[in-house]
Amino acid sequence: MKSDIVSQYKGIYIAMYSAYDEAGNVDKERVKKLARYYVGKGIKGLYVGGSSGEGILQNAAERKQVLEAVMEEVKGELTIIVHVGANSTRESVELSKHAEACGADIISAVPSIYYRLPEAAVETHWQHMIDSTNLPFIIYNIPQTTGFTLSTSLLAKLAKQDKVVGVKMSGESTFELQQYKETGGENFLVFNGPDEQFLAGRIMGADGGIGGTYGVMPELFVKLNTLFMENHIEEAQVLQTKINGIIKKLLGYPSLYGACKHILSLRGIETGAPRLPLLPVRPEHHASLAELNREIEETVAQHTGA
Ligand SMILES: CC(=O)N[C@@H]([C@@H](O)[C@H](O)[C@H](O)CO)[C@@H](O)CC(=O)C(=O)O
Repeated sequence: MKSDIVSQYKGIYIAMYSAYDEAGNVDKERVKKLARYYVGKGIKGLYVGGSSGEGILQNAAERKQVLEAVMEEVKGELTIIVHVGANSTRESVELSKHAEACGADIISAVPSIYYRLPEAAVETHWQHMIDSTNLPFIIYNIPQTTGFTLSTSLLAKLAKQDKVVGVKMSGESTFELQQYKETGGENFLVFNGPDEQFLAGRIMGADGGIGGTYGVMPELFVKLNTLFMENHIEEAQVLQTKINGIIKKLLGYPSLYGACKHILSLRGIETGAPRLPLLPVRPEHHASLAELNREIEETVAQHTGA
């Protein structure tokens, strides 16, 4: 399975937001509209139900609804990676099997959270998911939220299996990212997680990126990736700096997801508010978000001509 894994799956993946109706229930039609919005933007695929997708705030039935809507809308047009991690191994396995039944391309998971688990427990948790389907598996390392840092020794052990094809590295250390790439080897995918460090992550060996802020500016990350591949590093650095100015503003709202969802609504893509305890933006934020949306559109126009 691993022979051409990098060329098959490398690229830009939007960590997709979930879409709810006004009462806060998953709205499949809104999910479909959001997924459709991303087709044709040059991305490789979508990462569904991850941090940005609030999978961890949804029950299993809701997570299935979101994935089903995505698959009904864009199956075959975009590569779909599904975050199936839940606190219990049992539910994670249930979601893994559902992802396979839906025709998703890859499954991925964080460790179980809340309990401070030893490495052997996290390994067992992931292994049950890996064994439950024939799909490739991507380890999701996000130590700042889970409290668990993937060690290179555990990675080396897991990566011996054909089905374990990569790591989504959302930790901030590009040194660790490089170590994961070296440990996994040539035919092992490493995705950059921190959007602010996309270019740095690529330089240190990442094969692409998976990010939440891509959802409001996919064109800029696709362009940044192209600039890197074509070795236009100075121009790439200029663009990353502009992107970071935008991200810094997005991070200044009550929640990042609330801000991004509001920006999408300004483009006619309604996704509802983020789910509590993630806070929505308030009416007093609307004017500055409209201004930020204009800034994104101008940056896209400047750098892509679109
Ligand atoms: C810690 C965190 O949430 N990191 C995000 C970034 O996209 C992040 O939102 C961005 O870099 C802004 O800080 C992603 O790595 C997470 C992600 O891809 C996901 O939604 O699963």
